[in-house]
Amino acid sequence: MGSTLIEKIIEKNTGLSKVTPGQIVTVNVDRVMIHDIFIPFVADKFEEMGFTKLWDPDKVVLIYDHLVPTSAVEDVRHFKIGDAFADKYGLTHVHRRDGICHQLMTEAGYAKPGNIVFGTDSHTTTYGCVGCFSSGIGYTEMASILGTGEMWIRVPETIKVVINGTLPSNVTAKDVILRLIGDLRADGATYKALEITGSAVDAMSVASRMTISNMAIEAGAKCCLFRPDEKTCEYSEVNLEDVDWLYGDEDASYCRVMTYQAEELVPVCACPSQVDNIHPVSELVGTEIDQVFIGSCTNGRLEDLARAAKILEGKTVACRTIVTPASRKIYIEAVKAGYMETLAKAGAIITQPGCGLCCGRSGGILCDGEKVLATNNRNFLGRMGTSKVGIYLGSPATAATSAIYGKITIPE
Ligand SMILES: CC(C)[C@H](C(=O)O)[C@@H](O)C(=O)O
Ligand code: SF4
Repeated sequence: MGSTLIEKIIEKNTGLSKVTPGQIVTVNVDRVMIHDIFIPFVADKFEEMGFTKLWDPDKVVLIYDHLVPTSAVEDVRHFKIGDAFADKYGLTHVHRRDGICHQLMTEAGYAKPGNIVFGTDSHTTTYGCVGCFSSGIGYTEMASILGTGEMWIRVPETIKVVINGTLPSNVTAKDVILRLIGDLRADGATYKALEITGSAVDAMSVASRMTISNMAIEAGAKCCLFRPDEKTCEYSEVNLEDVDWLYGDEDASYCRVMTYQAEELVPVCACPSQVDNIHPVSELVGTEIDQVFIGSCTNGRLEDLARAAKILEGKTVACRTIVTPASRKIYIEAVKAGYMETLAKAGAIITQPGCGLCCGRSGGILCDGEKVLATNNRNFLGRMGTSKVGIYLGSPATAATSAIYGKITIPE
């Protein structure tokens, strides 16, 4: 019997000829990502475990993003500890103000097709967009990888998701993943690998696939993989011949297959306050909103800013609108393309790349009774201000169109 994508990656990594779901294996880790929130905990654990050197400093990436720029005095301590750890153990891959960790990991080429990567963040599933097995772990596990370069995992079962056809022009990857989470429910893919395929996926940019793999964790998935194609190779700067071992195996065995016809999908939102509370935008039309947020590791990429700028060109926003590019590189590209000027003229506030609003850490928080339409990945109670803020999650197209009216509106 053939192997699913995740099985292939684990087989190649371990040298085992066939692995099966449920089996416990030890893998060699290709790369790890630690961000500012967890570095103090990782650093403490690492020394508590008695390690005195990193297994491979070149494979460790430290990224400051959640606390950039700082908004509490205590945040600064995280940078000091991170800098001291980097100095002591010879870390060279340290990003102090370049953008959101998950954007940087593939953008800067740290996570490549076929790799196994772990990070101290739940949305580490993101790198599956390039066919990398990536998953979030806690700081104790991270400390142990830093010392050994190894990690145990239980081989996950795979759910195959097939999306064929052509998406309607106002339906984006964000609507696809929201719909999928609504169908799976928040725990429907717990510890399972998602494998996403089909002609609608082939037509998507790597950035769009990233939106999907990013949010897979909201259905509990261990990882979310896309088979690399020419677009992946161009993005990740690898040759197709070097990643074609990830192809084939029509006879692989899946625990579930879900099939969608792209033409039938519609713009949707996740309504307060659960990510699987999915409703078509058409049912929500007219809902008054106080704020729109376009950004995060889910939807702060160039294509998202381009979409928002196209919709807001020559318009004026009717509610507070905040736009955050996912990385410095995207920020610069968006400035060059004129998107930032268009968005600023429409009345949007542009912030520095980083997590910022997405986790309510720096700026853009709301008060009791207010509603926000946001492009990030979580609408949990209290995430963007008080626990009486209603967070609706939608695509950049839905967000930008709704900003014009100050009401939830079907995207253009
Ligand atoms: C702070 C971090 C642990 C958290 C995560 O793991 O997802 C954050 O990035 C988030 O999105 O809520
Ligand atoms: S942008 Fe949001 S979801 Fe992404 S890593 Fe930062 S806080 Fe987490």
